[in-house]
Amino acid sequence: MTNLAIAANGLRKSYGDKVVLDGVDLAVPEGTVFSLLGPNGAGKTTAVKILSTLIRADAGAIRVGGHDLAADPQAVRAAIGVTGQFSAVDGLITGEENMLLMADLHHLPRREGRRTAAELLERFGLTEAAKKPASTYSGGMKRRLDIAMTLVGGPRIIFLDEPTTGLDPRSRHHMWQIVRQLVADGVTVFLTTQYLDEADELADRIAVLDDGKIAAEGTAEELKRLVPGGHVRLRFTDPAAYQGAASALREATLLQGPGSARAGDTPLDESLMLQIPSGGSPRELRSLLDWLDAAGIEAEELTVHTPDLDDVFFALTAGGDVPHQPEEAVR
Ligand SMILES: Nc1ncnc2c1ncn2[C@@H]1O[C@H](COP(=O)(O)OP(=O)(O)OP(=O)(O)O)[C@@H](O)[C@H]1O
Repeated sequence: MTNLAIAANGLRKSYGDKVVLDGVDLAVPEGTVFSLLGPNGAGKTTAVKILSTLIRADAGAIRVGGHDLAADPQAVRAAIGVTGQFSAVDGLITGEENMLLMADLHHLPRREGRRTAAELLERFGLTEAAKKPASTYSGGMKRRLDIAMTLVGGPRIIFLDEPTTGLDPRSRHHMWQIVRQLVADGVTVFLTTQYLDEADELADRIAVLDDGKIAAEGTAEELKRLVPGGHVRLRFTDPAAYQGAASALREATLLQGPGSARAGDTPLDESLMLQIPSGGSPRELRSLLDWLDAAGIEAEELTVHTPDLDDVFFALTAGGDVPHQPEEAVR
């Protein structure tokens, strides 16, 4: 059996009456990327704060880096690094000074501290900017400096709380490379993100947190298999054509059995879109097009949609009902 870098059982946390984590179990094997996904306010940051000893859970057994978090938080702290929404970067001093400060905090001898700082600044493309105040850094540079500072202590487990929120596409990809490199070096990464493509791209396993509980957990592929197959979207510009198509599809649904045709969720309705389940193969598309033709349905645009993590996310988290749209929703 692989060793677990993080193991949590029955994690609970409430703020007053509000239950934020309601019995969460997590198991993160060493040397892997685990992504915790959830809508805003789902409790991702709370989970990170608990696992990284910043706040206490109300209940639950937690082991991080092989140490019992309640019994030995110091040992956990020594094994982990945390970066994210609560950045440690001090803007008033230079990138290099920030790094040296971390080296001091970790009690590295002066010479070793300088060497480690220089190596990490180089590795994160910050050598040129090293002597400039961190306040002059771009968002991407600040995040890189933040991670570099976290690595000074040589943590085996890193918590990255929404590491790419607000970054431009190039900086996001740079951050992804950094995460891959960390894992290649044997580090375990616990990543929270709002971006499903990020979890899809990086994570070995993904857990979807909703309403205080893990709604689903697995590889990206496993999660995608949880939601119904792909669909074809038809977009209309003429409301009358849209209505006609919707009722024809509803009739066909009745003929074909429940759930075989459905409209999209409310925003799709507003944008005059209809969704029809389809695997997207040429054969299926051809027969769909023939059927639309025979029914006299003229859509403005047809797009083929294969299930992705967005579908999983909307299906599993509160308010998301795309895959389970009742037939009556076809208007
Ligand atoms: N110190 C606190 N006191 C009271 N409520 C809190 C506190 N910290 C967080 N909460 C509440 O707990 C819930 C979960 O917050 P948390 O920050 O963990 O969510 P999140 O999933 O990280 O969300 P986001 O993606 O928006 O950062 C929210 O409803 C939040 O308002």
